[in-house]
Amino acid sequence: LRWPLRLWDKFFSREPTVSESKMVDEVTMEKLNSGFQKLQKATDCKSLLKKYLTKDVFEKLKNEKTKMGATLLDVIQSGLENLDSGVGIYAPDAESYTVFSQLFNPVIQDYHVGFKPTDKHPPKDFGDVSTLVDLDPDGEFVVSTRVRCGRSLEGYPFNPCLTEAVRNISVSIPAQVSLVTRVYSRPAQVSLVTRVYSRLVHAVNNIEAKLPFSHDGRLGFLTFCPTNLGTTMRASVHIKLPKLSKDRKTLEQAAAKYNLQVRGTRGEHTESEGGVHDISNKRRLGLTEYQAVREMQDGILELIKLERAAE
Ligand SMILES: Nc1ncnc2c1ncn2[C@@H]1O[C@H](COP(=O)(O)OP(=O)(O)OP(=O)(O)O)[C@@H](O)[C@H]1O
Repeated sequence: LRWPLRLWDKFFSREPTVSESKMVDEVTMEKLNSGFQKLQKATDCKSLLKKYLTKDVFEKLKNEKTKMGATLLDVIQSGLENLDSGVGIYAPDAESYTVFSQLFNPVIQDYHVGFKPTDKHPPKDFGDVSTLVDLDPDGEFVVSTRVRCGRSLEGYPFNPCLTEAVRNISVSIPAQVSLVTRVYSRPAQVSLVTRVYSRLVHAVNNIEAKLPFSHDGRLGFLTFCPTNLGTTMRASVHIKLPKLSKDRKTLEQAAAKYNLQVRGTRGEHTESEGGVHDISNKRRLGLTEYQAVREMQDGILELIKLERAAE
């Protein structure tokens, strides 16, 4: 874990605003007020932060603070700096999902396709991995498959409020467990999806037996990013669909029917290279791990059918 924590530290961490006081200090309040005005003026900003941080919600939350000292500024500062963000909010700690729920809940409901504040994430269930099928037995479309999920250490702040103490945590993980599943370039005898997913299941079960992770009765596994809650699982293929992807909008619309999300070859906010797109399940919350990977599998099978039928 040291290496990813250092990377996060390099790019995203800052001096923590944690203070002993339960009051939000004046400097933070000034930054909050000016940040909110900036957001109001940014008429071309399309983030979920902009959509759901109404004046009413802002007024209700601007004085709130979690036990670890996180404020609304910690939640929204990334979205204020990066007005082109799709989401624009991050949780500085587990309690933020409750303390700032008036902002997080509508963002979560919007992103995870209707997961309401009264809904509860189901218990973890990886299902029967052997029931997954080969998406593309002849290797015409799928270039590679990846399944990833995220976990946060219980009891520590999340990325926006990482401190020196957290950075210095070192954990020992058994050598046979890799934190990120390897990508297989072509299917072997068993389904491609099955092999990659099985490795993830094995890794997660091993790591969870060694370390306590942040988990919530309603939201499942917690990470700092509200798009990665519940299963936190993103199962993706790198795929070439030349006819469907003649224009990206058409591909996105076709994918959205199956709750799939389209990204460029190098991930979020990138373009396709050589006609390769990254297509994955969009929902990660409100369904089991098995259902999430099936959502990707079944949707991709439909897209391949559409590609074959296209002129
Ligand atoms: N099916 C795949 N095969 C090979 N590489 C992949 C596949 N899917 C994603 N990747 C690679 O994984 C990297 C990370 O992707 P990206 O940053 O979009 O999302 P992520 O790590 O899943 O996290 P998040 O969704 O939180 O942004 C990129 O370099 C991308 O090319």
